Amino acid sequence: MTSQGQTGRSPGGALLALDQGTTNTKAVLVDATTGAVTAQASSPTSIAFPAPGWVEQDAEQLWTATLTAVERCLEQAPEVRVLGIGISSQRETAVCWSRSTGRALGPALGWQDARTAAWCADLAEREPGAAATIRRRTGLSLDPMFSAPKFRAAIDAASAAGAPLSDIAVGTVDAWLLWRLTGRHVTDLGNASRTLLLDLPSLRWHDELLSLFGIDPVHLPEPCPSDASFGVTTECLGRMPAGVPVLAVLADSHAALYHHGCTVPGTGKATYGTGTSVMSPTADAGGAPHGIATTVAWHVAGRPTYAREGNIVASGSALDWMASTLGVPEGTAGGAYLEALATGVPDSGGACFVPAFSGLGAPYWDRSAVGVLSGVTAGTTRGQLARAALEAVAHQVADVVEAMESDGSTRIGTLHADGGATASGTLMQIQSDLLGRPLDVASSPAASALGAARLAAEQLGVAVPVATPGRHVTPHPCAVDDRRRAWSQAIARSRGLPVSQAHPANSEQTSQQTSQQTSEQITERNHP
Ligand SMILES: O=P(O)(O)OC[C@H](O)CO
Repeated sequence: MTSQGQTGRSPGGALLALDQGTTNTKAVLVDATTGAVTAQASSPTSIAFPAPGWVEQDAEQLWTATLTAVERCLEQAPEVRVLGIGISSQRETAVCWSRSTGRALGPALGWQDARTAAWCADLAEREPGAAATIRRRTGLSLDPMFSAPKFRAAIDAASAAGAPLSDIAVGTVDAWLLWRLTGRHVTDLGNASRTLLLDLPSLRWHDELLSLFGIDPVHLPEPCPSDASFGVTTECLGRMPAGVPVLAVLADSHAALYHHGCTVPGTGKATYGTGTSVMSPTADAGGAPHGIATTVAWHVAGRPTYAREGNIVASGSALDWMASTLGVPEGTAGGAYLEALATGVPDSGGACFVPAFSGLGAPYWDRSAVGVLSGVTAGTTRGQLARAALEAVAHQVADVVEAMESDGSTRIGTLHADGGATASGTLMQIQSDLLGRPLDVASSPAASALGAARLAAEQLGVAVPVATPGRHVTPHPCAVDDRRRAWSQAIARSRGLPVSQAHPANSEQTSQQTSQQTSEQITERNHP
């Protein structure tokens, strides 16, 4: 949404967009007549790593941070009338709560949480066809990142702690917020498609999937279109009276796609956050190339839009790691420090950094991969290492885009970019060079919230123009083959493979080879 204004009916008042993310909740107020952002605020959320591979958030805090962000936002516009709410939220994270008390039962299991890796491995072992069935029905891989194994673990834990089964509700973060806002146990189809339980063609929880994960559907929310009537707020929330309708719900990455106006095949975006999500709408619900997921982007005006997606596990976190390892001076932001170092050198001097902190996500899906810093010599400088970190992010995105387009059925013309790391002009230029295509970089850091606001506005008859990009980046003519080759070799080292098997196209073969190894490598085996 931009300051350009809207077309169509002008209802007056404002839309409140919420973006509940991993590190904070944002609240953005958008004028329903002009389409302009009139106020915004955020409130941080904490994250805990209580054991290796475990990532937890306090579900109650996800809610209170949302209330705080709303209050901070509305106090900037005390007279405003909120006409409706749009929600975008972090995906896959599993929340478990009591229907009778409305309180969380245990911590939220974060999307990065991999505690169920062994459980997933065991499922693949016990049911040899399970991974293929899951991939065929859901478009996803059997991986602990997704919600179903976390739901299973949360229900077991709540039940073991004494909660009656009939009282236990689970859902992704959108469902949790909707429960607290409206008292309804519902979820949007985009979020539902990240659980491993939604059958993509029928858009319903599927018995075969429920039975694989041992989940009784009685615990689950009802999947709804993204523009459904999600209910109205049941209580006064600070300055906001009760009775405000929730008009739109989208998963965060999907909301950013909507904000960019990427609604048809051939368009696409990358959201550079802790990890990076590359998404592009696709004409059908199946057939994505190896290592790439198919997901419901949204269900609007009575029909679903599907998208291909590749999730990169470490991008912003890789930049943070490199910045703190190089020693960020006090008072300087890590990103700005890396940028200043990297702009001082023309290239990485042969250094390659593969940030496989907890394995590699798309398109490799190899949880056994390890972090690698290669090509380092006695002459390697801080600037070159900073550059290698930025290149690592751009190479991973290029790997995903290449995999997404590998069957020849789609080609993204201009890649839209949003998220914190887009502040790096060096990264954006490297990205454009490696892909050999232009980038449109979002002007707002709140692309997901604005996507939810846009869909909510449309429910009021307000057609909001697509966001105007802040920057257009065009590729420099340069030789990228050597850089891509060096990166592929570093990936092979990270995966413990001969460098000849470095390219993602070889993943199928390598997954079979590595599948005979340790149980930690089971997630690789699970990606058909
Ligand atoms: O909270 P974010 O912005 O890091 O997004 C998390 C993603 O939705 C996980 O799939």
